Amino acid sequence: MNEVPLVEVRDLTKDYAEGENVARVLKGVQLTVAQGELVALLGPSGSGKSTLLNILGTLMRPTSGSVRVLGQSLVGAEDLVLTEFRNRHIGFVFQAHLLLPDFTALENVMFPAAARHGRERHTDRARASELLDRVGLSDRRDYLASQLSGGQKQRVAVARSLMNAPELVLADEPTGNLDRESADRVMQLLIDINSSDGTGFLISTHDENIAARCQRQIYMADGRIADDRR
Ligand SMILES: Nc1ncnc2c1ncn2[C@@H]1O[C@H](COP(=O)(O)OP(=O)(O)OP(=O)(O)O)[C@@H](O)[C@H]1O
Repeated sequence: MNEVPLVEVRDLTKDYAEGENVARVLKGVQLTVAQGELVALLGPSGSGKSTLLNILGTLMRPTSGSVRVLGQSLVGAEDLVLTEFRNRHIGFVFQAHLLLPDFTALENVMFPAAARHGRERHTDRARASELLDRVGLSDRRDYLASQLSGGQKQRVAVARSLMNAPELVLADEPTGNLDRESADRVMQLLIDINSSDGTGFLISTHDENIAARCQRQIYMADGRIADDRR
């Protein structure tokens, strides 16, 4: 079977302006991820993990190289095309959950669907409810996000990332702010979703325990991929 890769990155570089100088933080990244893979992204602070995730998430443009997600080139595409592509195919979980504090858990989960379609559809509530059930938070559906614990907020963020049934979820240190027990629970959730739905995950982490539970571990160092283990 010749399935289009989930992620295909060639010769990727990224420069940031630093005053009058330019700092190259990605120095030629090569990476292929198949659909449905569960991948951990490791490496020291500043090695470029977040930059790579932001580029894959169409939140930032590369300086040079080619980047494709599900065959769609992220280089040179117009902003509107990228926004639509992102809303449809990519989910995000950040270290800081970024929930809207004055909206309920359910409303937060529904948000990506409204962003994608420009309005609420009659099926959205049922889908968001089902996702909250999956992350074990049915009983917190109508709580404001500000009334949830850190671990609960991150589980809501996981449910939200799945709202539009993306093929790829990018998770930037999703367990970074959680205690061991909550971190393990969130990670188990990602593993379960990966195996039941075939959603592909790229998870940046400093936590070797979390990384060991992924199928594949990619190590970044100084803007390059230094090791790739399965
Ligand atoms: N917007 C920016 N402008 C300038 N430099 C930046 C910007 N964002 C990141 N950098 C620099 O790029 C380098 C890589 O940062 P990045 O956040 O990708 O690393 P990381 O591996 O995710 O680190 P951490 O594990 O600490 O999150 C760092 O040296 C950082 O200071």
